[in-house]
Amino acid sequence: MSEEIKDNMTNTNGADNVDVTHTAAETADRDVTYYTLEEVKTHNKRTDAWLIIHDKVYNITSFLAEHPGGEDVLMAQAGTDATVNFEDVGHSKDARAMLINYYIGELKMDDRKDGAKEEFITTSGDGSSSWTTWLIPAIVAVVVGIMYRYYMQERKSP
Ligand code: HEM
Repeated sequence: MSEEIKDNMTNTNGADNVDVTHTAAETADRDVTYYTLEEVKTHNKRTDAWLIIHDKVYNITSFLAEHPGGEDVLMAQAGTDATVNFEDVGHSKDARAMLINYYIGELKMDDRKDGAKEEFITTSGDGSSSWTTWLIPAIVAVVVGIMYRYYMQERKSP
């Protein structure tokens, strides 16, 4: 079964660049439940249908009959990661805003695609490993060294 982890959603920052508006703000006070891909896969029936969009898990059972695009297209995605298909349709802002109604939790970090994991790691770090942190001081050191040598040569020459 899924495990419950209490936190304030900071660990979802990696996905915040996508246009799914309920990510941090509206879900901040909720206790976050993490689901494995294996568990989501088992919810693939008309009476019990879940899907994943941008690493978030939705229980769409009650929405199947209401979906303007039809029940069958949704059922074809039940139990899977529907991110690509959801985006391919070019859903409106209104459609995206509806997602919050069916949100039940997050896909476990281990089951996310590599890109999302990497982004999570990068954005949650403090950036101290960035190459700019050592390259700029190194360039300054080289320039100062050259200027010092030039200055000493000038002093020695008659
Ligand atoms: C919970 C998730 C979803 C919600 C809330 C949702 C909502 C909507 C809404 C409101 C529309 C009307 C058009 C719009 O406003 O964009 C729509 C259309 C549509 N949706 Fe979804 N949708 C969801 C998931 C999906 C998925 C996973 C697919 C998979 C392919 C899909 C396929 C379609 C199609 C084909 C249309 C018709 C587009 C058209 O007629 O131009 N939807 N959906």
